[in-house]
Amino acid sequence: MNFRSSHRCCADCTSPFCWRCIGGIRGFSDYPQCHRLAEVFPLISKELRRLSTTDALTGLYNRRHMEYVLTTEHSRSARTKAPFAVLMFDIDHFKKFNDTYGHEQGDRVLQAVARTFRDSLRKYDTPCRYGGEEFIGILPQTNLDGGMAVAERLRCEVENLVVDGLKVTISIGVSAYADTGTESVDQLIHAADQALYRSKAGGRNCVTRADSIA
Ligand SMILES: Nc1nc2c(ncn2[C@@H]2O[C@H](COP(=O)(O)OP(=O)(O)OP(=O)(O)O)[C@@H](O)[C@H]2O)c(=O)[nH]1
Repeated sequence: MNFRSSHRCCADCTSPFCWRCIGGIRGFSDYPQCHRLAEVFPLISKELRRLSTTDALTGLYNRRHMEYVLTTEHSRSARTKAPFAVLMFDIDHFKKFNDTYGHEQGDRVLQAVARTFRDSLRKYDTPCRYGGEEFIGILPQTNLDGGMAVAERLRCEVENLVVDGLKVTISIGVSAYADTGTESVDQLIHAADQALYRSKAGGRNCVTRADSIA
């Protein structure tokens, strides 16, 4: 364990794991020179966890974390029989924001919608970016009616959103464990996706519940 044992960054340093030895890491450059790695390690560990679970553009949870939470909630609900809801939404005609105003404007729209999404959920819900302009919310202890209420509130909030003078709307599909045909995680996602598709086909800027689809 004698890591660069000859190194001493200052007279007080006795640690073989001196912070100065490892040369610094971006974002931690202000950290005092003579702190032991053990003190910095929790900060690095926390930052690595944040980076591996969040989407860089929106700050929402990423798809990997979404899959972890879905599996966890599914196991919990299978055991306790408590419901949980999944809402999936997609920004309407998003391509036009990119094509008409540029990709950076498209990114700003994504960020604004993501902020509204995160702020509209409870602390123990999980807002995720599923990919592109598709998002998923995982709502523990929530049945289909509860999920519909959250989705409708979110739809209204986004409808009232103005991003750099531009109006935005979203289409949403909602499913819940364990309504008929939604016993597995894949079925839950598929049901929410089908409901979202129905919202698109029905004219957009609306919410569809999975159990309304024949
Ligand atoms: N700016 C930006 N655009 C993205 C990102 N990810 C995906 N897109 C764009 O999102 C657009 C998705 O467009 P479509 O799938 O055709 O759907 P839409 O225009 O939203 O139309 P509907 O969903 O049918 O209402 C494509 O132009 C992608 O290039 C991103 O991170 N940033």
